Amino acid sequence: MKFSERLHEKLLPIWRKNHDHPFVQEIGNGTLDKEKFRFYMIQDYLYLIEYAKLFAIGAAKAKDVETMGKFAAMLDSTLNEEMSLHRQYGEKFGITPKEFEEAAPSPTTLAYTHYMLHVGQNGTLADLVAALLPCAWSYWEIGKELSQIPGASEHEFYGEWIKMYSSEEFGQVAQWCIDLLDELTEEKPEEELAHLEEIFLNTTRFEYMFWEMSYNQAMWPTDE
Ligand SMILES: Cc1ncc(CO)c(N)n1
Repeated sequence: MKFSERLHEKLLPIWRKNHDHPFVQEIGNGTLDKEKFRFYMIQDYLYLIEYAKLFAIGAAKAKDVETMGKFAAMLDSTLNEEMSLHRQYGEKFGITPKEFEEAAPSPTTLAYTHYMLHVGQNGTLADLVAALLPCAWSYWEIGKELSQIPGASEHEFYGEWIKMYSSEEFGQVAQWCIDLLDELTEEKPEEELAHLEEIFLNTTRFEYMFWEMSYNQAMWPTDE
C-alpha cells in the first residue's frame, strides 16, 4: 500500500468534519457571512506567508535539482497566484496588501504556522512534506466537492474562491506533494512512517481548527 493510501484512510473522519463545517458549507451555498470571510482572508494571508516559507525550506532540503525547481515553482505560485486571490478579495473589502501583512495573527494561525515551520526546519524533507500535504490536499478536495454544487463556481462572491481551489493547477500541486511523499517513504521502517503519520494528522487537525477559528472570528480570548 502506498503511504498516501494509508494516510487517506486515517484522514477521512477528519475530512468529513472539514467538509461539513459550516464555514465550508456556507461558501458552497453562498450564504457565508462576509465578515467571517473577511476575517478568514486576513488570517489565511498571514498563514500563506509562513506556508510559502516551507517551500523555500523544501528547496533547500531537496536532494536533486528537479525537486528543488518544483519547490521553487510552488513558492512562486503561492505568493503570486494563490495570494493574488486574497489581494483581489482584499480590494473588495478595502484591505491593502500592506494591511494584510501587518494584521495580527490569531492564536490558531500562530500555532498552526509555527508547528509547520518547526517541523520543516528541524525535520527531514519527508517530515516537511507530511506537514504541508494536508494543506494542499484538503483544499483541493474541498474545492472539487464545492465545484460540484450547481452554480457554486459562478457565485458572484465565493465563486472565485471555489474556482481557485478546484483548478487543475492547484490539483497538480497537491498530486505532486502526494507523489513525492510516496517516493520518500518507499521502504521506510514503520517507526518512521508512524512519525510522519503523526505530523500529517496534526496539520490535518489544524486545518479543521482553521475553519472553526474563522467561523468564530476567534482572536485571543484574553483580549475580549
Ligand atoms: C489554512 C490553509 N490551508 C491550506 C491552504 C491551501 O493553500 C490555505 N490557503 N489555507
